[in-house]
Amino acid sequence: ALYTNPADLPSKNYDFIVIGAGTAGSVVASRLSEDLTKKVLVIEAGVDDTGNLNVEVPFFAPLAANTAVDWNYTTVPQHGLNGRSIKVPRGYVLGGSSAINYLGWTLGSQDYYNKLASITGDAGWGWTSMQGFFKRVSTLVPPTDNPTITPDEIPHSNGNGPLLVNLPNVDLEPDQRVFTTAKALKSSPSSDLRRFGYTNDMNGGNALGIGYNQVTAGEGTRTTAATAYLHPALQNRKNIDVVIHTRVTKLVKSGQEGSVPVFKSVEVATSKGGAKTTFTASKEVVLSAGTIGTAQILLLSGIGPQADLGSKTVVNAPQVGKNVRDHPLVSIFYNVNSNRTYDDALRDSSLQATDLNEWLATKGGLFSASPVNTLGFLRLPQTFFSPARPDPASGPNAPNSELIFVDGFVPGDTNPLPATGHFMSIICAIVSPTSVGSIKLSSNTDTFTQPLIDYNVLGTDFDVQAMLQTITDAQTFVSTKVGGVNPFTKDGYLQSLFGDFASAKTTADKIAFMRAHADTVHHPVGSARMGSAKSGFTDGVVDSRLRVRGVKGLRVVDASVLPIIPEAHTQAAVYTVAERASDLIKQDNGLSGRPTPTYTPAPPAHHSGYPPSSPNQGNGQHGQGQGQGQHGQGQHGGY
Ligand SMILES: Cc1cc2nc3c(=O)[nH]c(=O)nc-3n(C[C@H](O)[C@H](O)[C@H](O)COP(=O)(O)OP(=O)(O)OC[C@H]3O[C@@H](n4cnc5c(N)ncnc54)[C@H](O)[C@@H]3O)c2cc1C
Repeated sequence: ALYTNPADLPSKNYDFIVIGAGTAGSVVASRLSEDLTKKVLVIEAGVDDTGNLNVEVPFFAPLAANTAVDWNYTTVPQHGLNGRSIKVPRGYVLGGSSAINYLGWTLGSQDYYNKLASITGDAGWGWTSMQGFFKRVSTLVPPTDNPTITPDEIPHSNGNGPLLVNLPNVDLEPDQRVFTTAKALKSSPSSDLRRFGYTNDMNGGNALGIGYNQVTAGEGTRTTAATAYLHPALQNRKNIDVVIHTRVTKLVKSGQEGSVPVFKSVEVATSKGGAKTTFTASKEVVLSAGTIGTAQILLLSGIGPQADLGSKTVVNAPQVGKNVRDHPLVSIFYNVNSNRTYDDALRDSSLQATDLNEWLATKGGLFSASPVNTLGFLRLPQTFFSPARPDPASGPNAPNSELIFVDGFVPGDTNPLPATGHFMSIICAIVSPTSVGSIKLSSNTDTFTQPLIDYNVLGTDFDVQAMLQTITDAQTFVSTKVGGVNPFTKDGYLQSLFGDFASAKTTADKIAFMRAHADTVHHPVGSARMGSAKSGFTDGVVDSRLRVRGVKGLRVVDASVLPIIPEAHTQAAVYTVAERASDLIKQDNGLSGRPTPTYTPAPPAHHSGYPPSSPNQGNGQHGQGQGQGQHGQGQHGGY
C-alpha cells in the first residue's frame, strides 16, 4: 500500500528495502514483488505523481523543473562556464526523473553495451543480452495524431513491456525538412555528409543517424516508471509498501560477517532534525536514489573516500562520488517565417487553455507531444581525431554528438523567451564528453542539505572543440541542398540566426558564446560506478552484479553504476539496467528468475500491436516551486 508517513508502516522488517521510487527503483521494486512470498518496502523522499499536469502532459515536460516535483539542485560554480552555476533538476516524485524528464527514448549503441561488458568482464551487460532486457521495458504504440509517419519509418526495437513508447504524437513543421535532408544525405558520396544520414531506428543497435525521436508519451500521456511499474504493483499486490515524503538519512550497519560489515538497515526522517526511524531488510537493501542521491547516501553512511570522510569512514570506497559525467549542450536559434511554432503557446495563456482543454478531452493536440520530434546522433568527422585527440566514444559505431531539432525557442536561464517572433532551435550536445565531475558532501552533512554537485561542464579542450564542430555541423545540415533545393529555406521558412550566436564570428567568439550559454542534458551517471574486471573491481564502487564492494547486503541500481556515459539520453539505459539488476537480485536470493508477464495497461481496441503488420517482440532546496498540479510559466531548459 502507499503510505505518506513512515510511522504508519505496518512493519519495520521487510525482505527487501528499495531506496528511491525513481526510474530504476520502481522497476526493481515491481520485479522483486513478483515473488509474492517476499515483502518489499520502497522509501521515496518526494511526492505522489498522480494528478500533476506538469508530469502528465507531455508538452509540459520542461515545466516540471523548479516545481514541487524537482529537488531543485544547482551545481557549484563551473570553471568551464565562467564560474556560472547551472540548475540540476532531478525528480522528487514517484517515478523520479522519469516523471520530469523530456521523454526522449534512446537506448544507445551496440558498442556502448559491448564496452560495458568488456569493462566489467560480464557478457550480461553486452548488447545481445541487454537487448532482451530492453524488450521487457517498452511497447511501441501508435501516435495519437500523426498521419505523416510512413510504415518504413516505424522502429522495431521495442518489445512488450509496460512502458508505452510512441513516435511523435503530432506532426511539427521541421520534421519533413529534417527528413528530406537526412534521407538524401544517407547516400551522399561524401563520407562527411553521410554522417547526417537518416535512420528509422536509433534503438536497434546502430545508434547513428537522424530520425524520429521516440518518446515515452504513449496514448498522449507521459508514461513513467511509476505509471508503468510501481502503481500497477501497488494496485495488484499486498507484499509491496511504498512510503513517500520520507528521506533516507543514512544506511546503518546491521551486523558483521567475518571482517565485512553488513548494511541492511536504513534510517529515515521526514524533516531536518526530525525523529529518525530505522527499517531493516532480511535479504538486501537496494540503493536507487540516482547519481546524486546514491552518492550522497553512501557518503553520509561512511562509505566513501577516506581522504574526504576522515574519521567518519566506515568503509574506504575511494570511487564514491567520482567519475560523474553529463552531456553538455548549447542551443542555437533561427528566426522562422511561420506562425505554427509552439512559441505562441508559451506566451499566450488563452492558447494554452485551448490546447490544454483539447488534451484533457482527447489526450491529443499539441500538448500530447514533446516539442522535439526529430533528432540525430552523429560521429565527429574522422579528421577531428588524432593520436593527441583520440575518439572517446565507446566504439567506432557509437556517436560523439547529437543534434536536436525543436519547433520553437528553447528558453533557458541565459536565454529568456523573446516577447515576439517564431523560431526553430537546434540543441547541440556532446554525447561522448571527456570532462569528469564529482559529487561531494557539503560541510553540513545531512540529506536535507544538497551535496556539492560539480559536472565540470566544458572542462576539457576535447569537449570545447567537439562542441564547436557540432555547432558547425548543425549549420551545415540546415544549409544543405537536396536536388538543388534547401528544404529549410525553399519556402522562406528558415531565416537568419537569432541571439548571441548570430554575432559570434571568430572561434574565440564562439567559445565565449558556449561558455556563456552551455547547460547540460541532465544525464548524470557514474558516481557509484561498476569497476573493471581487470582491476578486480577495485576501481569501482560496485562489482558487475552491482553489489557494493567491501560490505554485505547492499546493492546499487540506478544511473550511478554506469562506468561510462551512454551516448544517448539515459533513461532507456537506466530502465534496462534495472531490469537486468532485478534478475541478478532474484538469482542471488533464490527468487524466481523470469519475471511474470508484464502489466501492459489494457490498450484501446485499435491498439492491438504496432506496427499492425508485425506484432511486437518481444539541499533541502526542495519545494521552492509552484506546487503540484500547477503549470504554465516555467522555463524550458533543453531537451
Ligand atoms: C529535466 C530532465 C530531463 C531529462 N530528459 C531526458 C530525456 O528526454 N530522455 C532520457 O532518456 N533521459 C532524460 N533524462 C535523464 C533520465 O530521466 C535519468 O537518467 C533517469 O531517469 C535516472 O534514473 P535513476 O533511477 O538513476 O534516478 P531517478 O529517476 O532520479 O530516481 C531517484 C529517486 O530517488 C529518490 N531519492 C533521492 N534521494 C533520496 C533519499 N535520500 N531518500 C529517499 N529517496 C531519495 C528521488 O526522489 C528519486 O525519486 C532527463 C532528466 C531530467 C532531470
